[in-house]
Amino acid sequence: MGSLRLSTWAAAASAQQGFPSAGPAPEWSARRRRARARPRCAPVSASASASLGGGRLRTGTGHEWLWDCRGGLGGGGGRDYAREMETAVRVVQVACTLCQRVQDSLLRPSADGGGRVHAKLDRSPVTVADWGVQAVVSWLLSDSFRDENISIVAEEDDETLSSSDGAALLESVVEAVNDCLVQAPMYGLRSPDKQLTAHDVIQAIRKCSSVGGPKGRFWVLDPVDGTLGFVRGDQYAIALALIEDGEVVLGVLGCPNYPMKKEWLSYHQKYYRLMSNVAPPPSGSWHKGCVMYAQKGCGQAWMQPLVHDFGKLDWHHPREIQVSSISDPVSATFCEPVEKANSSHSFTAGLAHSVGLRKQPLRVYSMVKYAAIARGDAEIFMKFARAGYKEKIWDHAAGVVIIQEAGGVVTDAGGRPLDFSRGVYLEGLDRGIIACSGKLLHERIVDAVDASWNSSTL
Ligand SMILES: Nc1ncnc2c1ncn2[C@@H]1O[C@H](COP(=O)(O)OS(=O)(=O)O)[C@@H](OP(=O)(O)O)[C@H]1O
Ligand SMILES: [Mg+2]
Repeated sequence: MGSLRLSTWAAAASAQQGFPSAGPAPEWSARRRRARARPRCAPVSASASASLGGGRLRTGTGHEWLWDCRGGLGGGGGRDYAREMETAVRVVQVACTLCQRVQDSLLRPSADGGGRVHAKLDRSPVTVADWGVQAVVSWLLSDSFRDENISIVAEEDDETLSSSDGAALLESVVEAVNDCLVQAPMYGLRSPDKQLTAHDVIQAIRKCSSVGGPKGRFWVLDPVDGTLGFVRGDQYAIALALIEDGEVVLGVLGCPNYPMKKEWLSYHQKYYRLMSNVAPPPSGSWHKGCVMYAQKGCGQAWMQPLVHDFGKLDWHHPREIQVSSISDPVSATFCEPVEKANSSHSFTAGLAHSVGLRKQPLRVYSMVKYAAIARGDAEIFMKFARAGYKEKIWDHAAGVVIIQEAGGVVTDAGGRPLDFSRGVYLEGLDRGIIACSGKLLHERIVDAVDASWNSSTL
């Protein structure tokens, strides 16, 4: 089967560039009607928020929290995560700006590329954006939750930066972090009183060294998920989740190159190709990207546009997202990683054939695959890594809760929920990961895996 790749640079134009208006498409209207029938969770207006919860004023740090989910069940336990959710969305929005700048500079041959691309111990790429986002998220979360001793799980590596060879690189990271944090107030967050020093940045990165586990509360961060996509100017995601006692209670996915509407992707791609021949995209000036978020047990998931430059966070008009209603394999689309090394394309092609999937796979970098399922742009996501590879929690936590709350199903290939309670790895994962828009498709894929596993080379 051939592959269809999501946009290289889903670079967008604004409404002035002749985009369709952002008003709800018919399918959105239908979804909104369904959502109104079960109003359990919603961003609320600032004025309404004051009278919620039996007179409970939504005040955090002298701030009215606009996010409200009182109906949370399960791991959410009906707890109020307004403060955490709203902070996490704002933090991810800020982090996206850093990534966009670094990606722009990586793609511009004339720029210094922010120190360009380096190699992690496993030889996968890492850039200023990975360290920069870790420092920014760590600083902003620590500042926003000063009353708690927060823990963050991320692939922390400050060795390269701290080494004698890393001085220039560290300088680029510090500059990127300070340039980014100075904008935090635009997103309703505090910025540091004075610029962070190299030492402060290293300390912030080192804070991301929690190892998770079954008890307590920790944040899980993938600063730049889909690094290959990122360095290639393609899709990537910034993923932040909160885990409590082993359960993912909220997840936020920033997808800077994934536009609010699927149809915009091809338009963006053409537009970008055309424009990039004429002039490189000025940083942050193109309307593109979205942020998705959900709280466990709310039964709803949301999306808002990525804010650029002097735009404003729009808490009052987020869009509810829902998984696709397609259950016929003939019309269903499946997503998988771009790289064969990360997931066996031949095994999934066999599964697709046996289940009756007819469409070309959508090969997309990063957790944008989770975003695509949650939002109904595709129906199935499958990942079957080579034997011995252990999936890490930061590559899945945020995406899983968003798909589940948007109405989808995510399990391992044995049909069991992913276990986020056993440290940085998804220990005990059975063969691979299967995320679907509905139970029917999910059961079919799980059965097909059972039927073909023994004859596979995995
Ligand atoms: N060998 C192997 N097998 C499976 N998975 C691996 C492997 N190596 C790395 N990783 C992890 O996969 C993350 C990237 O997944 P993607 O779905 O984005 O893959 S792809 O780039 O589209 O091929 C990638 O996340 P990032 O490092 O954040 O990009 C890794 O955590
Ligand atoms: Mg990752």
